[in-house]
Amino acid sequence: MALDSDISLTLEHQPLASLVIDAHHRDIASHNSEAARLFGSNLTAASLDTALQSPAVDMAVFLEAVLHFGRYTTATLTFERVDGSPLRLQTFGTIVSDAHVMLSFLDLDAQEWRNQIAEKDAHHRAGLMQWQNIHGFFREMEAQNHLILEAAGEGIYGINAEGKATFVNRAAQEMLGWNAEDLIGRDLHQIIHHHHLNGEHFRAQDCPIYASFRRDKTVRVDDDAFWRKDGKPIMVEYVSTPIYDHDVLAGAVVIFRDVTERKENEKKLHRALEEVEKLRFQLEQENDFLLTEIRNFRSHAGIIGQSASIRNLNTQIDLVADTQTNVLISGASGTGKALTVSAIHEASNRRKRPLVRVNCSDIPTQSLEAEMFGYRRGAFRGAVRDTTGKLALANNGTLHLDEVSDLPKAFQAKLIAVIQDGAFRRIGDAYDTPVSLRIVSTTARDLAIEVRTERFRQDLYFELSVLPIQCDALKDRPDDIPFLAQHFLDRASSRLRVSPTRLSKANIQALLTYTWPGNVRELENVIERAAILAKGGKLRLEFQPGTASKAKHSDDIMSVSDLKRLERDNLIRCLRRSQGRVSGATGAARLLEIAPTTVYSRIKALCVTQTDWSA
Ligand SMILES: Nc1ncnc2c1ncn2[C@@H]1O[C@H](COP(=O)(O)OP(=O)(O)OP(=O)(O)O)[C@@H](O)[C@H]1O
Repeated sequence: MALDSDISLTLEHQPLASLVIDAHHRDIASHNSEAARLFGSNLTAASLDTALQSPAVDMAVFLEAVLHFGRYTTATLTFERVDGSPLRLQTFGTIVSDAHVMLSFLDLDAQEWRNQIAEKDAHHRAGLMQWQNIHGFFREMEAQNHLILEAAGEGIYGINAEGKATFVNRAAQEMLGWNAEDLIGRDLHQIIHHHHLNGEHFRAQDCPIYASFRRDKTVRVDDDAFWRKDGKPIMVEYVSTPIYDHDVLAGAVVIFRDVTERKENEKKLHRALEEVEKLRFQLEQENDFLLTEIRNFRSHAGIIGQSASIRNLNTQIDLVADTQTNVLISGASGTGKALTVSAIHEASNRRKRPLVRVNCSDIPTQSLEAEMFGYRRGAFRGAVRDTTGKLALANNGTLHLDEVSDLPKAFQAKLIAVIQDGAFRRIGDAYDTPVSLRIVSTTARDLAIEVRTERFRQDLYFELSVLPIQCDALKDRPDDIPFLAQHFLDRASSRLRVSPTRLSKANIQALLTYTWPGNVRELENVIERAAILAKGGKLRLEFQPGTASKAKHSDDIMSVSDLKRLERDNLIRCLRRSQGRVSGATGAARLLEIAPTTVYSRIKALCVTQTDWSA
């Protein structure tokens, strides 16, 4: 049967060796040139069986399968070329018409060879690409290394085996003030490393950078100097590393850092630490000294002054505070007796209990007992309720008998009994109440004289004056005046809410030339008055007239009018103290130790009126 021309055309365009056979007789109806090339002859009019090596039945089975499925493939059929060489083929069969089947052959050996070539080719191309990548990588790395060298904060330079500069990075140029062109090819030691900082010549043979070549090891130096182009040194720390080119020493790379500022700061810090150490030592010494001073001189609360007298007072307070014994404090008015009593109480182990003050010259004799012992309701006329006396209030605390010399003699006897029995009886009670008293008495009078003149019981005197303390007159301790005055001024400024003022030299001089008959109290008043009048401005000190400097020294002469003024001032103070009373235990006559009639005549003679003493 003639072959359709379309089939012939399709056959020719087949990329594989192909031929069309009569499906029943297996005669080759047509073939393409590839098939002729594969089998090695013009196959037209030949039978496929000539090339077929497999049993004919295998081919028959294959063709049956093609006819049955329309297309089929196998690699089991074996063929050979015309020249007898074997062919390993994959055979594809397709029905192309009712009677014809097209067979196409894939040369498996040729295919394998092609695959190998392709694989080699791919390998080759991949290798080539890799090589190109590596090449690019190294080029890039070199460029990057260059950039890194340039961008590095450290100065980096290279020298060859003769010590000549081979490269100098930007940081090194900036630190040294030289351009790379100035340095490349030149002996760097002679340019930047020629002298030590102390001016000594730096011999190249001693240079650690060259030594790093010789000893073939990295050398680190952290305290050296490089010299700038402008002749100034910079402090550097550096590392010199020998480098090799194919096992041959090529030179060294030096990486350095400008540490001038750091070294300067280190020096400053060192100096500061030395200074601190010196100060610390000094402070320790001062501290030791102050501690010794404090141990020797511990000032009690509120007691100002640094005179020997005040130091002694503080020591005495220390000594007596924790004892249970009675204390007698003597001193002129305003010398700080009451303050001393408070200090003793505060420093004693009775401080948590009350400090009860009884002004012995203030309480009328008839009510003294009731005041001191207390009374039961109905104990006497007017005793409308139970009343606790001062002794009970002061139990376990401190009883301050102020102006103790004014204590009526009758009561003195009762007080002796209380002290000796450690108990008292409240008026109206049928029993005694135990009491633990610590009596601190104060007196402006000389109690010994009072005893001699029998105004004061000797046994009570002994009981009360177990530990005597003397508060000295302010004029006898002038060292304290500036401290006290400044203290009162500060206190007044703070009360008046004005900014604190410092006493001028003139103020202090004026204070020191005054005799202070009223002692610290007077100083306190003078300063407070001045502070009020100054209202934060200039301080004007006003003393009691007639008492300034003139009377300071005992051999100074006073005029009669001065004396009169003094006498008048004294009388006014006295009346002020006695609140105008002339006679009686608390009267001015008693204070002046003259008869009340004499007081009256002095008041008249010196023209003293109530306005004077009540002002
Ligand atoms: N060393 C001192 N430091 C600070 N203030 C003092 C000192 N001495 C006395 N004063 C102050 O002076 C004033 C008078 O002191 P204080 O009342 O203690 O004296 P006094 O001797 O008891 O007087 P008087 O006998 O008249 O009662 C008080 O305000 C007191 O605080």
